[in-house]
Amino acid sequence: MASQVSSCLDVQSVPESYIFPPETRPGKLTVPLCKTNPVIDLGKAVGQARTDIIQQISEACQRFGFFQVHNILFYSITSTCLINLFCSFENSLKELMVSCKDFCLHQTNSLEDHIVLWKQVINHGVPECLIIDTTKVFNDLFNLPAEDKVNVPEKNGWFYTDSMKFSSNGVHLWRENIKVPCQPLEEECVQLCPEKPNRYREIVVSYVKELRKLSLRILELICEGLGLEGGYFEESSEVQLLTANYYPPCPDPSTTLGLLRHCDPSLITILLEGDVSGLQVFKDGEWIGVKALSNAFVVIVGNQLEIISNQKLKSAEHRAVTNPSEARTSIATLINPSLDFVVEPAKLLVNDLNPPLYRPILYKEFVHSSRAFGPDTEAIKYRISSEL
Ligand SMILES: O=C(O)CCC(=O)C(=O)O
Ligand SMILES: [Fe+2]
Repeated sequence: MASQVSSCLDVQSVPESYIFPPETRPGKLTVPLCKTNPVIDLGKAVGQARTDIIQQISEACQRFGFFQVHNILFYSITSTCLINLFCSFENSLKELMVSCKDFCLHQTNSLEDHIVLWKQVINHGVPECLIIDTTKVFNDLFNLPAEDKVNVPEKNGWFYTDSMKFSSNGVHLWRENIKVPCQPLEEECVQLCPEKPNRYREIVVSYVKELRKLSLRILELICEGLGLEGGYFEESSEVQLLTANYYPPCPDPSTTLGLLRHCDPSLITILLEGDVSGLQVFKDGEWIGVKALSNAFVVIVGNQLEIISNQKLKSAEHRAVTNPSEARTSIATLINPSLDFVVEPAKLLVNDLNPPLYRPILYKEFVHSSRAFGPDTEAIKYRISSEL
């Protein structure tokens, strides 16, 4: 069952109002893909080896800004300020066996047992089935009839925007979007969940909790990597916002965009790219594609981390392109400061040689002036404000 909004994009040719001018449209359909470098083992980020891992992460973040983790392994990737976290254990069993051969050689249990063990002990912790369920729930939501998705900011804890409402200088984006402020999770947000699909509440709440744990873990590693005291990001990571995008297939991806070039307004963003590629990052003057891997996360350094790190880490410019054959769903978790948090370069990272590159700014001012949360920025601000 296709939604009404999707069916308005179910067309043989791209309507004029969706065609971007030549200077901003993607143009060529194939762009170079990021290439992986070996290997940082996240599983070793404990005990004495932790320092080593943190150093590898920092280095990759500064030089390339981009890592992947494949369940137990971090791979650094050439790109700017993204960290890719891959978690599909079963999907890459062969690769895993090679990577883990030392471990397996010295164990007596079957590989099956090791998988469970590694998953529980050193995996990033988001169960694969939860990733699959969450993607399905958002697909089902986007495929509901339009009347079930009506945006009523005063009433809903979620904010839906169809492709008709999105426009940039008069050109529409090829996507639908839902934004879900996730805190306080147990109160407002849960009460105001969409009623359909049936399992939305249960699944999204679990996903939000898992992503919180994962984000804090990654932030802690980044924090140590920057040389800041443990827990430094606690206050600047209070507000979690989930934003899910649905990009229907498009008859001419060369002229349309799912999402304009932008940097995220967050501290970090953890993006579930899904199985269909479409994310591109601007690096060294060209767009490069980030290949989608099943159950993989891409971690994007947001504007706030760039500020706090005094540009030691740089927020990556990225965009989403469409494709002619498959619908694509991506789910981003933005970890943000609370609205009253003053964002500024960490004192420890500023000295005579490294003067502050940014002036302090209240996060709510940043949000207001950049319209960080899109057309519903004001309503979302209200929903996440501490006055609730
Ligand atoms: O869909 C994508 O791959 C990108 C999504 C994104 O950049 C965002 O939601 O901020
Ligand atoms: Fe983004």
